[in-house]
Amino acid sequence: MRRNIYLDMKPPEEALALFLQHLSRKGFPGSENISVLDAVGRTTALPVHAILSSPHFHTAAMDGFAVMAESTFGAGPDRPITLRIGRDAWPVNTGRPLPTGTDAVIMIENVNFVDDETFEIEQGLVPWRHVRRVGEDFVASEMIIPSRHVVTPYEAGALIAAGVLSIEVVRKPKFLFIPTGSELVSPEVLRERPLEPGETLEFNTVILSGIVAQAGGEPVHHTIIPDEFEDIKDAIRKGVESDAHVVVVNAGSSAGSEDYTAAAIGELGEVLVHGVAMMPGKPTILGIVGDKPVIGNPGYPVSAVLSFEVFGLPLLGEMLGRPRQRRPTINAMVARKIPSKLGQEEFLRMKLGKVGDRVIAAPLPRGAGSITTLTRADGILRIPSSQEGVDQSSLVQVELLRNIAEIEHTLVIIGSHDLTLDILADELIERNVFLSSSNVGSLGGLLALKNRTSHMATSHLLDTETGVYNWSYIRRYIPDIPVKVIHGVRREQGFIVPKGNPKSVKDFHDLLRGDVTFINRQAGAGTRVLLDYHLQRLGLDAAEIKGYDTEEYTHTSVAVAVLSGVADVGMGVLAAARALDLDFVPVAVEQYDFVIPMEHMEDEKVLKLIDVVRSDRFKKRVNDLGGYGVEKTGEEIPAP
Ligand SMILES: Nc1nc2c(c(=O)[nH]1)N[C@H]1C(S)=C(S)[C@@H](COP(=O)(O)OP(=O)(O)OC[C@H]3O[C@@H](n4cnc5c(N)ncnc54)[C@H](O)[C@@H]3O)O[C@H]1N2
Ligand code: MOO
Repeated sequence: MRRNIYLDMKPPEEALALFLQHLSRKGFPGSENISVLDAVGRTTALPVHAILSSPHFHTAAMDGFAVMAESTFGAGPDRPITLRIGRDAWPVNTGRPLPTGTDAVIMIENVNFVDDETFEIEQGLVPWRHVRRVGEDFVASEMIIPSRHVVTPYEAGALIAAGVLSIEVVRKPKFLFIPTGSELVSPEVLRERPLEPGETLEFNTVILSGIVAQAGGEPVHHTIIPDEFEDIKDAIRKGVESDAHVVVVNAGSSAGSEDYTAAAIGELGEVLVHGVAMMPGKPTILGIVGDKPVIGNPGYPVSAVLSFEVFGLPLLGEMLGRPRQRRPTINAMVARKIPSKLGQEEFLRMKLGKVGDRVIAAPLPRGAGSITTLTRADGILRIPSSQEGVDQSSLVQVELLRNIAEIEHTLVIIGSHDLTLDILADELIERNVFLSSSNVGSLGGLLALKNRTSHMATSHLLDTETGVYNWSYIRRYIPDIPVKVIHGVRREQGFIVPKGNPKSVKDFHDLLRGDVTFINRQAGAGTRVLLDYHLQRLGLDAAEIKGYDTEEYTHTSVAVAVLSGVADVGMGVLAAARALDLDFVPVAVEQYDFVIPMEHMEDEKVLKLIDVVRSDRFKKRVNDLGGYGVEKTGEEIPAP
């Protein structure tokens, strides 16, 4: 009955403008008086003026002797002037008041003692030399910080220096977060028992609360509300009646049979917007109940975050009276073509890295349910709704989520995926290098070298005629790029099967059985080459394998497909099987290497990587994963 179908998708900017227009100042937070000691990060409600001048007395700026400048006039190297302590000069230390009647300080280094009571100087002083005069920094009544300004640690210090002990700030806007969803359970449950199938840990609230706290608001958590219309409506009503300034209902925003948020807001007040032309974040709801704004966030974590950043943060800024915050941007070149839907602004999470003198941006997966697309992202690329994507190598502006220095210290690996890359990343951090790895398969890695979008490729491409890894592909696909090949690891490839191997898959022949569904790797993946090699060697026809055309991009996603029952078997490394507690039938040992263009061989980040790969600690950690051989790890493999 209450199922909502939203058709009217407004552009995000228009939706936000409409929302802000409808806000009532009556629902805004007032101000409060707080100690300057607690003021960092708070927003001033009024301008703050100095009560004292600084300094508030004439102060010696150097250690030495206070004098009347006049008494030093005319001194020179061949015309020294003699001064007597206690009559013409008085000892002072930096920060101490100048004795009455003096107006300059001679630095102790510049006096030549004649005896205990007299000294000579060879240089005259102008009045106020080495003196910090009253009010030099600021004078009483001067404005130290304006209103609507976020107090920095520097300013808190300046305020104290100005004799200001407390200031009037805007009260923190209180955001009440109401998580809804019958499938959700509080993380605390994990302390008591394991999760049941169908239960989802509630974690959007912790993210949104953190964002609000960082931006100067006060988050409040509501307990989880099941998908019951009356319960949700009741929680919103109570929230609006509470001292919260904003109510945020998380999830239930879309078109599902239990998505009640919009209807509940509509019955209590007015829904201004339901559906915005952005992705993720499309089903966002913006409404007003009484004097209070109510936001209905989409449930998917990434959608919830991006929607909140586009609508919740500007609202918070408006309540604090702050100008709109924008993230710094960086110009980058996109590593590959990115399609995007016309009519929707798309927010892509990007990996960034500096290769040579260009910043390269590669998109992370788009799934709005995968929170790691945000944790791994270095930046966000917004593709405007008027654009059908961006072409490979085009220049774009990326909003930064990390600082530029970190991005400049990022080593970019594009190629084949292996779990040892995680160990590599962990070891590199200690050497102040961040690792960005994109999994596009071995061949994709070589092509990235050709496009100069990475520092190195990871590859395990077997030449089925010679048994030699990588070199024949390097010669064929990147003949013009001189490279070195550094051996990574030997690893066991095998069949990843469910626990107990219910279909008893033992060898390649079993893949052709009618009761077996396979999950493949993408064309160009080394694992796929290995599979094809063995099929060909045994005279088996790939067309007879059910699922041969279903592709995944990493060992882990192959393992996930097996775990979830999508497939009975896939090919991958032992570590991927182990990670998900699946069984493994070894079928081959292969070689996984780093292909590094000569032009990057002197790059400090590359040298550090080689250093890690050759270290005993790295080899031990890899060995502990199981299924790997590290006898020749780190050795250079010359071209045959
Ligand atoms: N038929 C259609 N279905 C969907 C559409 C659509 O247009 N037509 N839109 C999709 C889009 S886009 C999004 S985004 C989601 C939004 O759905 P809801 O806001 O209704 O959210 P739920 O379905 O309740 O949850 C989605 C997903 O997120 C998980 N979730 C929810 N809250 C939390 C939380 N607090 N912490 C962690 N995870 C949470 C929830 O368990 C679901 O897995 O709708 C699509 N569907
Ligand atoms: O808006 Mo949904 O967020 O596109 O995934």
